[in-house]
Amino acid sequence: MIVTIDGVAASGKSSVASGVASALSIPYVSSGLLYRAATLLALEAGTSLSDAPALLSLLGAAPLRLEPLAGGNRIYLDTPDCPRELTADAHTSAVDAGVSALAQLPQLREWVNARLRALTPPFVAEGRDMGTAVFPQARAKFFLVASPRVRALRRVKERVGDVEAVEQALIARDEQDQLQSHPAADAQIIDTSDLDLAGVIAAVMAGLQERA
Ligand SMILES: Nc1ncnc2c1ncn2[C@@H]1O[C@H](COP(=O)(O)OP(=O)(O)OP(=O)(O)O)[C@@H](O)[C@H]1O
Ligand SMILES: Nc1ccn([C@@H]2O[C@H](COP(=O)(O)O)[C@@H](O)[C@H]2O)c(=O)n1
Repeated sequence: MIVTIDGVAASGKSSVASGVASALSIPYVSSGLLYRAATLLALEAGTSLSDAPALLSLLGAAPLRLEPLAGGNRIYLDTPDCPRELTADAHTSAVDAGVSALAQLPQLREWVNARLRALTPPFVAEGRDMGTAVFPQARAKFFLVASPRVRALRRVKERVGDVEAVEQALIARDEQDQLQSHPAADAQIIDTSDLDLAGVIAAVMAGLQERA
């Protein structure tokens, strides 16, 4: 079984996917973390975020390992002499600012999608295009939306920042991501603006029951 939870930036995908995965006692997979890790490594190496061959060469030499833990995905660079966890460094404003450029490259999308499709179900997969491009066969599909202001207010609770600036950055990232951020025709769209986290998880669980 595969459940997909897609949505716009900071709509609650990871938190909801984690809660749903825990309720189902299955892992969840954060596709965004793979894009973020690739972006982080590129930024650190000084590799252009629009140079697909250079990026694939960099990633080909990087022993990345994604741990799809229900409590929160973590990603590691298993360099023999210097293993390193990348999760926290992948969630910075610098990576936020660059990731969409890398994610626009078809070769990088295929690099991510191949890793996702190699996973063995059951799992919850969260991102932008899990229910459309990556797992169209998924048993249940959800797409989260929320107003930019609500998303910005949530984001500044976890990462210090100016709400106005964060809101504008989220709107900009939505714009850059729009090509891959459309709900599948059979996805249930959930506006999380006026729901707390438990309420969104309950709505997804109810949606799963309806599809049982
Ligand atoms: N319905 C909700 N009510 C209140 N807070 C929420 C809700 N959903 C998520 N949050 C909180 O908002 C913040 C962003 O959520 P989360 O990281 O899950 O979003 P995301 O869509 O995965 O973000 P990104 O696209 O940047 O990866 C987190 O602190 C999370 O706990
Ligand atoms: N399926 C996906 C997932 C992510 N992206 C790109 O990665 C960025 C970070 O994703 P988060 O879910 O961690 O915010 C996102 O802004 C997209 O640029 C994607 O293209 N497809």
